[in-house]
Amino acid sequence: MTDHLFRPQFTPAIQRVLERLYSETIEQDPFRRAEAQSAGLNHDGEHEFYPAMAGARMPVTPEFGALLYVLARSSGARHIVEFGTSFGVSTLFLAVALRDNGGGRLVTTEFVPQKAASAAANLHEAGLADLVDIRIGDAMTTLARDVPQPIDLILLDASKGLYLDILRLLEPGLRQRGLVVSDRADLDGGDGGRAGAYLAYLSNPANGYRMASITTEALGQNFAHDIAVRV
Ligand SMILES: C[S@@+](CC[C@H](N)C(=O)[O-])C[C@H]1O[C@@H](n2cnc3c(N)ncnc32)[C@H](O)[C@@H]1O
Repeated sequence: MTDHLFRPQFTPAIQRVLERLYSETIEQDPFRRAEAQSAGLNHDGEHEFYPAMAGARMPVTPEFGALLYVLARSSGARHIVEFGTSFGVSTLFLAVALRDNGGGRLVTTEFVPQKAASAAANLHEAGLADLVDIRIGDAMTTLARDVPQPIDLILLDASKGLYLDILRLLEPGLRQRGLVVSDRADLDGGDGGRAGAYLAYLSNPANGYRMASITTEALGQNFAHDIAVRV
């Protein structure tokens, strides 16, 4: 079912978990989105959107996931921090990169406990659980302590309105030539334009980053991604 979306490049166990999660996304997310929309919640920029989508997979696109793997491999990442675990698809792509880099630590965070538990089970099934520390709670609290340093790669894939705050929280530990990667920062609908402020911050050379913006496509939708390197 997901052959057209995802080119196999990992071990059979990892491949199996990714394929299952993408298949479940195709089957289940449209219903979750319809439920959220009927409650007046339309996209990730809106307050209360994520609680309404508590059962939804919401993974990174397969192409962006593969890119995350390549970015983490090519930067030799050993320490990764992720905002937004959900069921753990991006976490899987990043954890396998750590494994292939010779080991490391990935701290990720999720405020829906059932999602965090599912992500933990998925990582266990893929044989990657030993590399990942899943913290349950709001990212501004869970990522405020004991993150592995120096940070090689930060992935922001959750509430758009917090992207700049989370970046500023983690920035002191981010190494030179470390990467800041984010998903869908273009969606800043109900959050007062804070994701816009995040993009403006990264694109101002005075703040010490150089950025590339790309789009991937899945299931007929476009997804924006921004990738910045600290210089
Ligand atoms: C788009 S999904 C993440 C998808 C995941 N990266 C993947 O590829 O499977 C965003 C997740 O972040 C969680 N989240 C949103 N805001 C959060 C916050 N402030 N603290 C912790 N988790 C949050 C949501 O519950 C949701 O599961």
